[in-house]
Amino acid sequence: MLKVDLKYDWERFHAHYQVQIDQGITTLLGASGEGKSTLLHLLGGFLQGHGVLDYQAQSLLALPAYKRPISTLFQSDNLFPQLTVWQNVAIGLSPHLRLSSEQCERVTWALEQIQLASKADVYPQALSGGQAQRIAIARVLVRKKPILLLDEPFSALDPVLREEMLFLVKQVTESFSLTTLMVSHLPSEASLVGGGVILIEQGRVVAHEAADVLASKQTPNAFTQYLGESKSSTS
Ligand SMILES: Nc1ncnc2c1ncn2[C@@H]1O[C@H](COP(=O)(O)OP(=O)(O)OP(=O)(O)O)[C@@H](O)[C@H]1O
Repeated sequence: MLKVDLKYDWERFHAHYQVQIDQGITTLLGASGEGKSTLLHLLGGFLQGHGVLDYQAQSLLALPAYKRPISTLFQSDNLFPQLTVWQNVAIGLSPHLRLSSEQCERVTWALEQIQLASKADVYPQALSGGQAQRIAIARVLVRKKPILLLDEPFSALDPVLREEMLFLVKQVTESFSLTTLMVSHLPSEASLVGGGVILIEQGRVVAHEAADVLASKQTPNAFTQYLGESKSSTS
């Protein structure tokens, strides 16, 4: 379990995130500027918050980003064009590409997990957009960190590919028992992957429910107003 009780101040933005997140996938929803990305940056160690950040009862707060049990996939996680697919994954383990034989096996294993082992020697220019995103996921997998943070990583993909990637994230989360937190501005993505859903407003967690609450038409819930607004802003 990931236990968060973190305060963070930035000019007029005063965040205080309080939430406990179980293993599995959880989508962070909220309007623009409400503080979804800030929460991921605090968890990942890219911003420094104050308070409590425990994973399996161990504090992560004093750890620098690279020592946290966390991998992050941002939208701009591009592949290096001068490196092969295999090297692009290997760089997740060693920036100088000096790998032990056990690490080499792990790179091949990660490529197999995303079903692109056959592309190991290919350069990124020869990949489709979806394949390139799969490689970015292999780079995350190879590091074997139990927490995965995704900040709208698929928003540039077309809807079909995006759905494919969401299923891959869901599958990877289940197969490797990850705690995955995914920022999205589309409630439909939360419904698609299932798991939990969190609503962020003004730097606070104002609701934390099972994702199927989004589809519930009868009972008004904490998400009702947000869903109404997000529907009118996309129509
Ligand atoms: N280090 C920082 N630098 C600049 N602005 C910051 C920083 N930390 C927080 N903010 C401010 O915090 C608020 C929340 O931003 P954040 O990016 O977390 O929102 P968001 O919900 O992810 O928005 P979006 O959906 O548009 O990405 C914004 O007002 C932002 O300007």
